[in-house]
Amino acid sequence: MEVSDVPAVPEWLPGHLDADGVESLYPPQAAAVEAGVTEGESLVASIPTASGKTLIATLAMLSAVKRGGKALYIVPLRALASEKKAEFEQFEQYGVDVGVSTGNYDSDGEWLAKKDIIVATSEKVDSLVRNGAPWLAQLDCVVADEVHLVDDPTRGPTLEVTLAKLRSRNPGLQIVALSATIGNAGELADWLDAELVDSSWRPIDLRKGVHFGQALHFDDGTQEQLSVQGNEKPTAAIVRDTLRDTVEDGETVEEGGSTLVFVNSRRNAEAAARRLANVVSPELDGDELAALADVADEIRDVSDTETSDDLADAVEKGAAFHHAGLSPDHRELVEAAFRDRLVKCVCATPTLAAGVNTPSRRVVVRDWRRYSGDAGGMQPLSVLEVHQMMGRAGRPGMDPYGEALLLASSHDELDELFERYVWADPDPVESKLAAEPAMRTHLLATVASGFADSRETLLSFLDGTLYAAQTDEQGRLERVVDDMLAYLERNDFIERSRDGDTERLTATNLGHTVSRLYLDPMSAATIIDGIADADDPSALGLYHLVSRTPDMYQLYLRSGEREQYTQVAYDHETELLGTQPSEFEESRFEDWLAALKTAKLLDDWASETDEDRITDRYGVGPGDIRGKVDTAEWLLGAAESLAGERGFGNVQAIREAKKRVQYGVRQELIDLADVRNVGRKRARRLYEAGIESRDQLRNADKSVVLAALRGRERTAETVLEHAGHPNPEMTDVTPDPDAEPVVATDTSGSSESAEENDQSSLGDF
Ligand SMILES: Nc1ncnc2c1ncn2[C@@H]1O[C@H](COP(=O)(O)OP(=O)(O)OP(=O)(O)O)[C@@H](O)[C@H]1O
Repeated sequence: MEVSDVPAVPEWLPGHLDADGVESLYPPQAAAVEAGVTEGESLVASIPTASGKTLIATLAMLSAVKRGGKALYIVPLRALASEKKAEFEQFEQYGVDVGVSTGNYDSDGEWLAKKDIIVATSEKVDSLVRNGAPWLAQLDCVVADEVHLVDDPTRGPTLEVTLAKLRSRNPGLQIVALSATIGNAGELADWLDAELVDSSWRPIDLRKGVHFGQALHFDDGTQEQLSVQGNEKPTAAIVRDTLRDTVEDGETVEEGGSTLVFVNSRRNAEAAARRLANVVSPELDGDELAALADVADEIRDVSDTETSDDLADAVEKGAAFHHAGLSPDHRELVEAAFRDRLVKCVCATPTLAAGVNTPSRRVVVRDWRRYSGDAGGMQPLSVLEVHQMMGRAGRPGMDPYGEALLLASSHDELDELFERYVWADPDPVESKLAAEPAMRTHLLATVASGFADSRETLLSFLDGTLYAAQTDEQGRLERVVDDMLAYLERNDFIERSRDGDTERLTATNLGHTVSRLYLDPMSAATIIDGIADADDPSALGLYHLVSRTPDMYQLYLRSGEREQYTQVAYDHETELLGTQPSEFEESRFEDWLAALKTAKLLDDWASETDEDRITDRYGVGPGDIRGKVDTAEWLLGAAESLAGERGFGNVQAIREAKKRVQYGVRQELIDLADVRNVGRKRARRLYEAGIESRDQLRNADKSVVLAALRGRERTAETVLEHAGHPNPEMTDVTPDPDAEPVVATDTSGSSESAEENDQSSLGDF
């Protein structure tokens, strides 16, 4: 189908797409148009990675905008929100206004009411629903990207409930759900009353196979010898082979073929990148090495940590690692250098497979098992995950086809990998809504935001979820709902009253606050229990308390650390809040100590300890510190609201602990660091120059400020202006690119499930 034949889209769109190299639609895109996606029909598109799902969404959203409507694009990762916004901003020249919603969970994002297309994570949309954002009622089209993630135990229920709420509020709403190839796309389409496009078409062929011995065994029955023979490890041999020019059907494949290697832990990603850098570097020419040296310099500039240096060292030689412990700037630099074909090999944890656009000539899935504490030991990855990784192979327009390989070390394993992954049908996705943490959170939110006011209306709301569509066992849902309602009532989040024959459910003030703050009710109960009798809590005590909640992803204790943190617990016994589990309750005590380790990390950060010392001490990456800090800031802000709500006298102490973690400063610097554009390092310099508070800054001599800020004229003016200085001689207040970042409180970008293993493919959501 030609782009100009697509009905109901803006007149300017065919010309725009044509100029962008899109003349005709890919077959699944054409099928989506035929199914009515540009005419308001709901659609589930279950198609492989990189086969043009975004254009399907774009066609739907722009046709809604043409009809005078408003569209919402729900992304699974915060990093993707900015990527998608940047992508849709190309339409602003035609008057389409695009906004991205991140930031605080307790606002209704009023300014978004004016936007035509809004991009947000599912957590953010859920919080907007809870905060009663009025503009949600004006939505015409909602796109759910990576909808197969409803299957994810931690985040899936939020996406599922959010879609159900948006649909229940706005019955005519068009839902466009984009999914990887899954086993039960029809079931999703039934749930959403949507048309279905279920296709395995790809713009570039994908050969899947297994490496064994010196040969690649492919799914079409063929075998290929690697050009490099010898004693090299399989991954090294494949990377070297990919780098060499090859001739396919008489046509030379573009030089510098790239390889994406998926491994199961951060440490493995770093170690593999180090080793493979030595394979790649001899193949590079002078220009490439010079360009890579520039990228390495940029990486070193991002932060002063060992991770930053290690990454730069690998990048200098043409390889890189990529995992959720990297800071967003590191990740962007690696992804860009890989797309520009400067970096030839990236060793990644599965986070990179989740939607980031990094095609590569070959993909190697080196590890197909991953450590899982819960399930006990090494567990195989799901078919969906492995297929998502494999789908990254093949750069359209550059390679004749992509190749994706697993590695076998024996004949038996060769057969097993073919059975388990290469030939395997995609998995079906299953709702995880019946899990307790999800239920208690979403039930409270559903009652608090007025979607249901009785047990019956709650059950009937839940009837619109995928869980209800998938389960035959109505009794189980009712049981979980009853248990959770009892929990919510016991903790004073909801109350029951009689209205004639009907029992009414209402959220208490506390329940409303908890729902608006976007807290798991259990986190709120833990926090209230901890702060209720704490007249003057210490920062460490508060960091430990919030680290114990289910909303904080804790660090794990490593061997030997149990003794170490038991000692820390004794040393700080009087500061720790709430009830301490007995040392004989093995796993509860271990969790409690792990929370103490997390609290110590936060306390170090809030005592101005250098980032690289923290990464060293706790075995984490700079991205983890940022993640923990963001989450702690959010939870302490919530604790502050809860203390206010309950009339406790410790609001000020909580606020100070929050500010200290927010800026990473000692008590005495809070006031200064709080001035916009100051932050951690500058506050320290100002303090050392004798300016100790915002007041003093307001009246300070500009020359002293300038000297403390190392002569940075523009920064000084901005800082003075924000401190309320009567005469800052403002000339330009554009934010200083050198400024330390202000921590945002949208934690959807911050959660990290494991220290050593990126346990879910989400990593950074
Ligand atoms: N009809 C088309 N003609 C030419 N190029 C296209 C067409 N549709 C999409 N593309 C290009 O194909 C590439 C992959 O598309 P896109 O990123 O939309 O895939 P996707 O299915 O969303 O991938 P993912 O699985 O990563 O979400 C993009 O560079 C896009 O510009």
